[in-house]
Amino acid sequence: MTLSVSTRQVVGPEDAARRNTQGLRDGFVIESMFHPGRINLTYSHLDRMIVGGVVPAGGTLTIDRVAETGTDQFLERREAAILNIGGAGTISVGGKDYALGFQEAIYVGKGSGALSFASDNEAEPALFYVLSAPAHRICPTVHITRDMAKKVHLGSAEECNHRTINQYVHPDVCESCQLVVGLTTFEPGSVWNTMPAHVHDRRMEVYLYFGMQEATRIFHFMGEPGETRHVVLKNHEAVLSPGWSIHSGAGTGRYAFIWAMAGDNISFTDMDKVPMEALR
Ligand SMILES: O=C(O)C(=O)C[C@H](O)C(=O)CO
Ligand SMILES: [Zn+2]
Repeated sequence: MTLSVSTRQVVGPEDAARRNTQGLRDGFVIESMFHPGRINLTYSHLDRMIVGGVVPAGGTLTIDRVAETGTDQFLERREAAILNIGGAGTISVGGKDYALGFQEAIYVGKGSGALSFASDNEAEPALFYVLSAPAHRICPTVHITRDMAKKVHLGSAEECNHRTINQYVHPDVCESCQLVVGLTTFEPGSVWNTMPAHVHDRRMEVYLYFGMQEATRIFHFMGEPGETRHVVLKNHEAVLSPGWSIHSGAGTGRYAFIWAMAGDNISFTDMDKVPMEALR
């Protein structure tokens, strides 16, 4: 079998506050999703977001049926966004090919059929990061280049958080039902993401950290604002964020991250800012 799926049940704030490091990692961190020749998916019960890695090597990989969704086809009642953070590759959606370079993405509408993944050069394989949420209508499939992403510049060098939020799946770029997805990059020397922090009880979020050196670590902060905890993450690790949790991190070196949300609305700006005084 080239496809494996693990399931993450929902963890509430009181439970999270009592967990030790391993308990927090078991509930929220997705450690190892990119393996050559494999499709590794995690089915999170947070808004039923599916998160995973596909690394085509030794031939094409296909996602057609995923038993956990209880449907004949994976995308029968779901939409997906897929970003490539590796070498060049191709995704075939319902028989149509889309060539995806580094940091290019595709939004795939509900009911689009099987997804097939290939690397142009298996010595430098594509690393496809897959996100999928339930969808109630069909939106057109769109190839999204980095230029097409809507740019939001935030922070400053003085606050060590000077960064650009590239909004790939966003109402100003392409239609979607639940998914809102983007990629945040940093100016040299800036290490803090999403600080000042926020929460959005209407939507869950998941971060995938990438573009890091082997020894670089992210200190990722989570938890209710008054009960923060941290997990230490390395390259290609993801962390789930329930609506009640902040999601903010500082890196010991260069990094970028992909954030993705699903839930009750697709308004990026619908967030509740957390005053610094509220953080404990
Ligand atoms: O650096 C940031 O700030 C982010 O990228 C924040 C995410 O986009 C986010 O949390 C959206 O709700
Ligand atoms: Zn957020």
